[in-house]
Amino acid sequence: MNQPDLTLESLAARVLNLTTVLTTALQERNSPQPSFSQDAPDFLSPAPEVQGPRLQLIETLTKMLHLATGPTEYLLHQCLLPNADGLIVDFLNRFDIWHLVPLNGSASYADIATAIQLPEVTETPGSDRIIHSAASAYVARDAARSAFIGHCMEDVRPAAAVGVDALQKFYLGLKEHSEEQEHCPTYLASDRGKVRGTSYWEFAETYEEPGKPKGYRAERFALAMKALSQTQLTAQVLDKFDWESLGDATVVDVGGSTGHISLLLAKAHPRLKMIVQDFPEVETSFNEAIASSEYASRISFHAYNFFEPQTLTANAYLFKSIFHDWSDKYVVQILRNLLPVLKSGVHIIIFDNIIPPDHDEHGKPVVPLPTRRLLGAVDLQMFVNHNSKERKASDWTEVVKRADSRFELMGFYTVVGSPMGIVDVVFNT
Ligand SMILES: C[S@@+](CC[C@H](N)C(=O)[O-])C[C@H]1O[C@@H](n2cnc3c(N)ncnc32)[C@H](O)[C@@H]1O
Repeated sequence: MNQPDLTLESLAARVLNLTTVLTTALQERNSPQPSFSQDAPDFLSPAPEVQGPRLQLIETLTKMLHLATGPTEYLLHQCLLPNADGLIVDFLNRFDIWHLVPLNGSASYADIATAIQLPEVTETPGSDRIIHSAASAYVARDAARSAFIGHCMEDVRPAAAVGVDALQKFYLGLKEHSEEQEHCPTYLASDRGKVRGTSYWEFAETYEEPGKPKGYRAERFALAMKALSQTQLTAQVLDKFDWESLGDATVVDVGGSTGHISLLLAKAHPRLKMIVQDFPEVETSFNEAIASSEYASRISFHAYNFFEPQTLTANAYLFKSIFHDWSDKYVVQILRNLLPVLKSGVHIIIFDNIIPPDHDEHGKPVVPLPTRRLLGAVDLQMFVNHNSKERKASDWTEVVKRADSRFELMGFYTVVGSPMGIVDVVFNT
């Protein structure tokens, strides 16, 4: 589509304007301005007055970069840079370079080469000493962030590399999208020369490698989920549901991993009792994360496979980032497994990505480009790992109703700056 208003000059003017709006909004909240220094804020304020212009600024800068790059170089960059970027991030993370450079200090290339037992690269650009930037210091400060990188680089990247192979092998000639889990690229991916041939969950639990404990990938994944929930305005989205309206209530956090979402809820709502359900293997990590917390008496663990009928009665069942891992036919099974314990009025709270409509009725984009790109990437990651997808509001309605007509959709709640939202469903007999 020809867009004559998108010139370098008009975009630059918009960048200037948005920068002023953003920095003023931060000043008004006494929030620090973003910087490259290692003590820069990890996140900017969640206020919509900050997040709105921030996302528009990223969108405008992306378009400017695109224009300045030009079509020939753009395609060249698209082919070369993602491979190089992935390789570099994987290297930094696997060799834990984050901790070989001291915070508030520096390290030489020679120091690092000695520590990781690799030959030193002789041609180093600029200074031979390395210091942390805001981004690397952010990883060095919290193991969960490095776990998220490890999951993306070591679990997902080998599968993404055979994504088109999976399309050719499993999809050629099909008229409709397959709902089968075993048609995802993960089944074709290889690690250390061995083809996985199994679901992501089984692979993560059973994968073995010299020098690493069995199941380390599953433990790392749980930690990665914690890192993810530190972004995406998780607490703000969680707040969109009126938890106090449940009164003295029991909430089952189905597939709740090590309990980090239950912890947030227990902290914010003293009348809630949380029960985290997940695979039995997760219990040890759950205990490590929750047992020493002052809220431990209100958060317990219950080993449960959500492909079996639910046995716990509760006032609400929370599914946080569960259903986007499963295609519709499995979501229907998981929801139907609640039926034996559901009474009228019980809430099923789905906390997941909600893909917004791309355009309004006038064809104007309604969602900032960075959010659309992120959702597109997560959607592809779900295909790669599980042959599942991210869902629009209409997809959520369809799959919930397909499970049982007594499930009533009460509302969709989102916040500016997060791709996630809450789908509130009530069981009505
Ligand atoms: C994407 S993670 C989400 C974890 C957590 N709710 C969060 O938002 O951080 C999916 C979780 O579902 C769990 N899970 C996968 N299959 C399961 C099953 N059949 N029964 C119970 N839990 C399962 C995994 O162990 C994992 O903790």
